Amino acid sequence: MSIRTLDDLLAEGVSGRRVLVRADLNVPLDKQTGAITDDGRIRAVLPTLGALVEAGAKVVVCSHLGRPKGTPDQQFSLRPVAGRLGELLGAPVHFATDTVGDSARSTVAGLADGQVALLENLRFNAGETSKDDAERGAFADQLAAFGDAYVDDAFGAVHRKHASVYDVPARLPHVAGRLVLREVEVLSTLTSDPARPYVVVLGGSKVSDKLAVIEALLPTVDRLLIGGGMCFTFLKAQGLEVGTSLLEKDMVETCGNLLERAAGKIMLPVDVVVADAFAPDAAHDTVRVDGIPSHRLGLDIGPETVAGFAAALSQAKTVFWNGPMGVFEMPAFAAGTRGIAEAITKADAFSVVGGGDSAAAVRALGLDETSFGHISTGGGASLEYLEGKTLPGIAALEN
Ligand SMILES: Nc1ncnc2c1ncn2[C@@H]1O[C@H](COP(=O)(O)OP(=O)(O)O)[C@@H](O)[C@H]1O
Ligand SMILES: O=C(OP(=O)(O)O)[C@H](O)COP(=O)(O)O
Repeated sequence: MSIRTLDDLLAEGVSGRRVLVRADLNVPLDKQTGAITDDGRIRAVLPTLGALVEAGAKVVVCSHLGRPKGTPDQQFSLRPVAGRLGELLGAPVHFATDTVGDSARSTVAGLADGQVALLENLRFNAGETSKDDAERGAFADQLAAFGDAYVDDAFGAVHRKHASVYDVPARLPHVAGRLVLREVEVLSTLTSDPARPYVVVLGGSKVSDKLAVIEALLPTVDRLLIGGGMCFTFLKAQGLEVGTSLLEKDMVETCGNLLERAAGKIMLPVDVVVADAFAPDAAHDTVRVDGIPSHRLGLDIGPETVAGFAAALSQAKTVFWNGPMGVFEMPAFAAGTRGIAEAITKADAFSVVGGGDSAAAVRALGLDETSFGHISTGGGASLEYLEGKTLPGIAALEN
């Protein structure tokens, strides 16, 4: 693999050059206030941005936030991120109120050496995520016009074949940023020869994305512990009633097949916390998984499940964890995630936590980040990397 790096670009000299940086600034926002609840992903790109600023580049940062549908939707605006990024860099960040329109053009044109601009959410434009090569390419042309060189530091998005990740590097001299390099370096140790037992813990809410990777991971792992919103499709496949819990109906059969083939490796919850509604103050109880009432939904794994998962984790020598075990943002449903996180830190294992929300959970629960081997900024991206898939963003850097 031959990927040019930020250091190669810096060695060429970037003073006065416009450098387009694809970052993953998809940070969690408070649903009520819109405030950033965890700035880990912003901090993670500071080494790359700081080096470019120091070298006198005109730095043009672009990112997605959330999943808007190809048109502007202010709840997904990157404006608050520009403010926080400016605070962390110690210099104002010039915010463009569109991505490739008049505001972006004038903001980029007005940058002085060593200044930073942030473009509005890439996904306000249908071209960013389009499956049509020409539509994506046309958007990539507009983005590429803002840079003389391109840096990919969006590890959390390298698994997406999106214009800013896949098509822009084909149009500009391109390098990998510091974050992308570090993530690949650590994750490659898990694919080469992980110390065993190798235990993978999966949860979270992006069920359909993650179910697809389980199949590929199964042959390489010794144990797969499944909680979070993910577990209900498996419980359903076992013929259990899951009430109004998160359920991927189309995948029930697939989950059933996975359970048949890998019953010995997969551990599912034995008890869950069910609530009347998806709300912090909803009435809730712990029930056995064969006793989920039809009108209630599971929002966390129960204490007996935590104990069982913790026992499996105590044996592990390598752990990869992606996806919270419950809706940890609400204190009533945070115990499962906390219990599993603590069990991972207690294990005598090399542990990697992957995913924006999983990393945010570690910080929100006040756990010591340094007691994990590595906290990755990408959930889906790290899973697909571990799966051995060619990641579009990495492939684009190799070309
Ligand atoms: N049982 C559940 N039902 C609904 N949502 C859940 C459940 N368990 C966890 N979640 C939610 O999953 C989200 C994180 O999912 P995901 O994006 O897949 O993780 P990551 O970003 O770490 O890859 C969190 O916001 C959490 O509230
Ligand atoms: O949050 C992200 O991924 P993750 O939840 O798998 O860590 C990335 O920003 C990618 O976002 P996407 O899954 O909407 O493409």
